[in-house]
Amino acid sequence: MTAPGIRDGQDAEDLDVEEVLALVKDGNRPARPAADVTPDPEATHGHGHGHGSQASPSPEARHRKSSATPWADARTRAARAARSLAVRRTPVSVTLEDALGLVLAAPLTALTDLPSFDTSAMDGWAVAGPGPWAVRDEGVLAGQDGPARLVDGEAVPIATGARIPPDTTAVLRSEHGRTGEKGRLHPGRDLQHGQDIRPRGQECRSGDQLLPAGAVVTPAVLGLAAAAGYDTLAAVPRPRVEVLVLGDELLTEGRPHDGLIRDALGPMLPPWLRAMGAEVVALRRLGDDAEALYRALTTSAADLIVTTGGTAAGPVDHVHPTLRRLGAELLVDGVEVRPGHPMLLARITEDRHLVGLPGNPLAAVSGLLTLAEPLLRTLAGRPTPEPYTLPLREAAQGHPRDTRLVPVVLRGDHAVPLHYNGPAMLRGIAAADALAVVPPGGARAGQEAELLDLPWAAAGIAACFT
Ligand SMILES: Nc1nc2c(c(=O)[nH]1)N[C@H]1C(S)=C(S)[C@@H](COP(=O)(O)OP(=O)(O)OC[C@H]3O[C@@H](n4cnc5c(N)ncnc54)[C@H](O)[C@@H]3O)O[C@H]1N2
Ligand code: MOO
Repeated sequence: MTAPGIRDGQDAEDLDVEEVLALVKDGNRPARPAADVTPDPEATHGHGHGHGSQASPSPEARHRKSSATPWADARTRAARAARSLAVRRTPVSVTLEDALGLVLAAPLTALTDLPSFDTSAMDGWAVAGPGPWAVRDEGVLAGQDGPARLVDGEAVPIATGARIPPDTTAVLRSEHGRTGEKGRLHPGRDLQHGQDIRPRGQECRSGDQLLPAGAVVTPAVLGLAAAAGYDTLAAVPRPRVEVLVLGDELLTEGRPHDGLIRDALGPMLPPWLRAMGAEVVALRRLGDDAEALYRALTTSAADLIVTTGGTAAGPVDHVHPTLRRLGAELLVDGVEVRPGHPMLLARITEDRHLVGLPGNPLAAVSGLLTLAEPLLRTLAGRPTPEPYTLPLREAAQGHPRDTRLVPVVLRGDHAVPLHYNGPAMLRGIAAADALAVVPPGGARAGQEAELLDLPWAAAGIAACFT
């Protein structure tokens, strides 16, 4: 726990967490006298690079705090921003292979009856009338066309999936028949009329709607579509996303050295965005170059540009000034969430948005799930997931005023908060199954918390990235 007043020289983000711990342990008392606790949470949080508790935020920072959006509203706003665009997107025709994970743009209507002919459900004999039966020599296999008509008292060996000969009354399973004198076939038990015959159209008739528009194409849907006669599907196209990684301090290989650090977001965001249904058209590292950022934003053809870093008010934080220069409309400018509160959402042109993720890696994850996910989900036509909660196995510290997103693992019917959940840390999220939504003030052990699933946790890594 860090006592107020001894914070000079400490990392601003860590102080944030420490302070929150102190507040929670002290029963959510304000950190300092009310006169000092302005409506601007940051004013008490030592944000910025190394300044103390008395430092006043820049005019820009102050402006952003007052406009910060509550966490749940920010998600709604991000989804709404894409809604009018989503209905105007032209469906694409894709092969079944390429359709996995997309959303059907039109109902899946059967192109055939299923089964498309009367089919044997078992290996055995197709029989006509009551037994015993005279057995034909040549059997019927799956894939063969037009078996000859049976007459009463006749049987023919038949395989599962083979066409039923006309006038067959039932199929006798191989384990239920025995061959008697003169090679005649006797039933081992009573046979119902129609037994073990799958009649044509049992599952659907040609023209029946099998799935509505808006259904997500899962592996099972691919199987159904193939069975129903489809080679291609009409689907909502993947939203196109361009990722712009900002920061001169970033290395793309080797170990950190001389004040330089590894870019953790370049490797992380594209596959995460793909798991959210996006097509990542480019990943570009632009350094801290305002002109390069301006050029990138004016020339991009993506539906969504995701930037990382540069969202705050430091000397090389170019995102806000560049958006102003472009005349972009800020739809969300700061969110009441930790980590990640400087995240933003802007409309650059009528059909192009930008999500600005803060540079701290867990703050970037928070922005990804808070703003990019609802926007991409809406553009991709995916359904809104049903919110769900689990009780927390241990208490989770909260921020006094903001929502917190805390990495958790799911154990039995509980969510267990993980350590190493500071804004600059990925150690917790890398081990997590989900993020718990911790309300302002924190959550007790046993309290239900809403969970945001990580796309790979339930489905397995291969299922969501291929
Ligand atoms: N005056 C203020 N200063 C800061 C505020 C504020 O509100 N007012 N907010 C703080 C918070 S909270 C965060 S989060 C950061 C957000 O900063 P930026 O989005 O401008 O990001 P940077 O300053 O560029 O980077 C922050 C931090 O993250 C590291 N980083 C950046 N990119 C990457 C990457 N691709 N991989 C790994 N690490 C990355 C960067 O080196 C910095 O350490 O601002 C606070 N300041
Ligand atoms: O500290 Mo910041 O909360 O990483 O967004």
